[in-house]
Amino acid sequence: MASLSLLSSLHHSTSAHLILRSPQPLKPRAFSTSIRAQAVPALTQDGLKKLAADKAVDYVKSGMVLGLGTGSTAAFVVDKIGGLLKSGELKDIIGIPTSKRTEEQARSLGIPLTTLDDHPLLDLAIDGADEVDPGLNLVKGRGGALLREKMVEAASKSFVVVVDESKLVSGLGGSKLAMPVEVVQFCWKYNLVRLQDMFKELGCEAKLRVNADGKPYVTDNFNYIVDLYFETPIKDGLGAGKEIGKLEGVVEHGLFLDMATAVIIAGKTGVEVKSK
Ligand SMILES: O=C(CO)[C@H](O)[C@H](O)COP(=O)(O)O
Repeated sequence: MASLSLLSSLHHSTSAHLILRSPQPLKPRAFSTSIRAQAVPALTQDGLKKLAADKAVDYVKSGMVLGLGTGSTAAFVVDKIGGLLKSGELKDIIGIPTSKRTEEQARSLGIPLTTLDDHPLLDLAIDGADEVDPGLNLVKGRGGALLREKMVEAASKSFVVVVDESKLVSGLGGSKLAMPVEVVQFCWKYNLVRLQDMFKELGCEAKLRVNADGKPYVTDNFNYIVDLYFETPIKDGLGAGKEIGKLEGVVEHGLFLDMATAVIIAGKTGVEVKSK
């Protein structure tokens, strides 16, 4: 298991981010009691998510500008931050939510909020993920918030990902669950077909995301989502991301490559912090 002290010497390696996000040491404010890798007694999946979330909040310090993720794991993070603000253990936190859902949750907890317009550089973003590969590359966006998540997380000096062990894959797309692509509503079918064709060698099936009533799911940015399902995992994530990004009408994709500073994984044998 990687030691938490590893995080104190973390540096981003992505040159694209260096202009905005200068390397920052990431040191914990506190350690939760269960941070060491002792066995976790029969926790539910939600219990594991909360465990990872609590560990990530150890890295939040008073005065930080914080990216607030979206999804069931990130919701535990937001809850915890709200509680620490209320108790006075944390002060002067200001958050940038990655979705309307998270914005509502943060407001309900009294977490002060701002925007990327007013705070273009964040200290730390914490979010969940749908898949994590051995290189700490991610698939995100099954919760539909990929565009705002990518904008906020790319603008953060550190990005900590919180997952339970079910999210680990040997290659992106390997869970056989959705890899989302946000597309404009205009001629969405045209882009769905182009995306499916692009990955036909990987046995890709593309589907428009729909709500329970069968109507298209609409993102916070008023776009649609085409979900890609792969028979075979993506070998060249960078190449895939570049090719998807070239399609006119594609707004963003759920491949978050070389963005995570650290991934906190809660599993039956304990909590592990992985960093590059
Ligand atoms: O990317 C996301 C939302 O767009 C979520 O972080 C991702 O879907 C994981 O969600 P959960 O913690 O509920 O499993």
